[in-house]
Amino acid sequence: MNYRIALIRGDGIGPEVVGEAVKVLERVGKTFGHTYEFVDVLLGGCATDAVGKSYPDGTAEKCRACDAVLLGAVGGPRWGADKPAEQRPETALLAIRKDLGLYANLRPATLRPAMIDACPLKTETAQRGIDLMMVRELTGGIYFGRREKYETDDRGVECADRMAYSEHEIERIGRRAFELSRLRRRKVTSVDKANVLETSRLWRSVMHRLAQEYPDVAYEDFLVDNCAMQLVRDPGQFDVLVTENMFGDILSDEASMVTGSIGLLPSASIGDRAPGLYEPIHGSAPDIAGQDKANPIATILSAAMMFRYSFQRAAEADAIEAAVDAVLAEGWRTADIAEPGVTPVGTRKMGELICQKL
Ligand SMILES: NC(=O)c1ccc[n+]([C@@H]2O[C@H](COP(=O)([O-])OP(=O)(O)OC[C@H]3O[C@@H](n4cnc5c(N)ncnc54)[C@H](O)[C@@H]3O)[C@@H](O)[C@H]2O)c1
Ligand SMILES: CC(C)[C@H](C(=O)O)[C@@H](O)C(=O)O
Ligand SMILES: [Mg+2]
Repeated sequence: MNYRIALIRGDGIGPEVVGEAVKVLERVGKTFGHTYEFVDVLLGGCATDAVGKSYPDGTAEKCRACDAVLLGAVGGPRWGADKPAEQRPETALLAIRKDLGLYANLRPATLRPAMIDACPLKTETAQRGIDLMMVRELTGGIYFGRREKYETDDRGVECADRMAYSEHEIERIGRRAFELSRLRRRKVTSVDKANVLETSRLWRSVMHRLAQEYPDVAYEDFLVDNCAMQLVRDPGQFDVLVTENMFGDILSDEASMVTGSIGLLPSASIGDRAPGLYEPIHGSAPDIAGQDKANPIATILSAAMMFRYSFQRAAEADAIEAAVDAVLAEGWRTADIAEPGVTPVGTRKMGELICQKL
């Protein structure tokens, strides 16, 4: 096949990790007989620098003309909160997700066999294994609600961020979670704050209705604070976790660390039509950018998810995942996952090692 892939390299370590994922894609192409047309798309702080806007006109159209999008990361201190919204990289990330209709963000947190020692949890908890899929709602909630900033008579400046969810938005992400669980261990945990938030009470009632339609799937509700605790106490209990946008953002970073490092976790953002967008869950890591220190595995595994979810090519996805596991099993580590006494390899070397296994 020939695949047209939009590359949003972005800021900070984004270009470094995307570079390694592209090498892996090329290698998989040779092995499995695929070719690619890569289309570079400017988005994020680099776009602000180049054209004055983090989300240049025509960005969504360029992506829609491709089969899938691979994104590194955007953001950095140079384009911080003091900048106008249209220059902030994060504004662009939210806009591309919304414009492409990518309401379902799949964030698998898997403790890879070679990484059991890197798990910061108790040995017996790590040995039980961690293999969960966070299904995060991505185009609604507080991320997209009205923002207000105003002066009050008695309390000075006040700000408000509105959080809203419709039944429709909840139902479509809920269905994704239940359907996905049928390909896994048939258990869905819905995470909310129904003891406080109206949006969560609606969330819970829609999930309960859906649960009736999937009697073969075990269903439970967790409050988000309890879930955060359970992810550290016993993450092995979870199969599919489904939650709203901001809870999913926070819980997925937590889940990444219990599996070893944020540098390991990929994600797929999908909607009802192509293209899907694939990106590591980490950010642009300004503290290590440009130093060949970033772990490229999260982005490489995101390319594997691209094969699985956008191209329906499980063999290629399995091959990439197996190559990552083989390199880790040989003891190769980037700095974020190196135990004391282990000399880490750089971003490029890790990419090369993974290519050699393909
Ligand atoms: N999807 C995205 O583009 C995305 C996601 C998260 C944060 N961000 C942005 O990134 C910028 C930095 O955010 P932050 O520092 O809070 O989060 P971050 O994820 O960039 O970094 C957090 C910590 O994890 C480390 N880290 C992250 N990725 C790594 C990797 N691949 N290998 C090794 N170490 C890694 C960093 O060095 C840092 O110490 C902000 O502007 C933020 O808005 C973007
Ligand atoms: C950069 C930011 C807008 C983004 C989010 O909160 O969705 C990031 O943290 C993520 O997890 O993809
Ligand atoms: Mg995040």
